[in-house]
Amino acid sequence: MKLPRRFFQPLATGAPAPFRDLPVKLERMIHFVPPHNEKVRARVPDLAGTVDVVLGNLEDAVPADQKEAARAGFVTMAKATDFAATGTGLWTRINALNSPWILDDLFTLVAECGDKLDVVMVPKVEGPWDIHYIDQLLAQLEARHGVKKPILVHAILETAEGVANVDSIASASPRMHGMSLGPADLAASRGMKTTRVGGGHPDYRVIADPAGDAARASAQQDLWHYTIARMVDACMANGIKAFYGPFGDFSDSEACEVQFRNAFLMGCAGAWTLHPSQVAIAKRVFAPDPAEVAFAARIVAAMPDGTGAVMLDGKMQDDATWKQAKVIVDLAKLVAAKDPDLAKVYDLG
Ligand SMILES: CC(=O)SCCNC(=O)CCNC(=O)[C@H](O)C(C)(C)COP(=O)(O)OP(=O)(O)OC[C@H]1O[C@@H](n2cnc3c(N)ncnc32)[C@H](O)[C@@H]1OP(=O)(O)O
Ligand SMILES: CC(=O)C(=O)O
Ligand SMILES: [Mg+2]
Repeated sequence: MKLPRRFFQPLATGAPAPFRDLPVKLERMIHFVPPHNEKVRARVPDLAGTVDVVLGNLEDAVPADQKEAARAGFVTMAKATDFAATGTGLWTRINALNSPWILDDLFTLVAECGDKLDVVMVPKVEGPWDIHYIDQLLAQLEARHGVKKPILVHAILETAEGVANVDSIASASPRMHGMSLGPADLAASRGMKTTRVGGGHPDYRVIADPAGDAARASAQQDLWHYTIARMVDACMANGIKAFYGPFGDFSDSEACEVQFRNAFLMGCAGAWTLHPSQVAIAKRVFAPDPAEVAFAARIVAAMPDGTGAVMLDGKMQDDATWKQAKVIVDLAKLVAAKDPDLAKVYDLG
């Protein structure tokens, strides 16, 4: 283990110092763009103002014979738009560490657009050693290309081994931005019997005891609850952010919304959007409910220094509920700063 005092030292001479605290950003959705697809890429300048993060995907879903086109498309896309001006993050998902493409992904992207790249998403992270490797390599590349601010790292939690090591992945480096659940690869890695990309499964249920001839009550359970809970705890314990990943059935917006909302309530900051139809869902879900914001604002106002006990509408409030309220009010302020319509609804002054 690295000595605490060395944790925040740059890993290469000339590389920027790691952030002490993560930049505070609204990241309700990480919108996936296939950079080898010229038609979709052409939509990115307009898209940039409407999503919180644009991610150019180089990994799965890009055919092997188009990996180079995707990489080149990402560079074109990064140079063509001033993402920072619209408050939009620019991320990429690189190929896996054991693939033949990862070195060229990082060498090309940091050289060509390292100063515009906010976050590198790393797939199939198995343990802290994967993060240490990327951390060192990014530092060397940042130093070589004079990159001014550190490029952050986001891990996908999508292997059984990764879940077993989730805490040490979250604490592996000050470069860690957060983590996303990868339900498709994770299902395969665990030997789960589903072909779905995220969401529930109708056969994963509990049933009530038999009671004579009456039909036994039965309810579907959440396949992802355990993993999301572990991911959120690992992330929040280390001051980084947790995200739900993809919801693959674009035709079922209702189920997508329920999956996103469960993740939001459990502590996730956002989710992936793979199709334009999912952007509005993420915007709806990853902003707090106005009635909840109004109640939270009353709690904060009723306990100006955050201590003591008061009653509001018959409900006891104390230091702990003040902290819950603060989570909601702080998020509402972040949303309001970007969304004038919601700013009016929240009315937080
Ligand atoms: C398990 C995992 O790893 S998940 C992450 C990997 N997967 C991805 O990144 C997939 C990202 N999404 C996509 O590539 C596309 O949405 C596809 C290929 C799945 C489907 O694309 P299409 O068949 O074109 O879908 P559809 O016809 O419904 O698209 C409607 C419009 O939205 C556009 N569109 C589709 N996806 C996107 C997107 N991600 N971003 C912006 N625009 C998009 C289409 O180009 C089309 O535009 P048009 O109306 O001008 O023709
Ligand atoms: C998100 C992802 O990569 C997966 O589900 O496998
Ligand atoms: Mg995957």
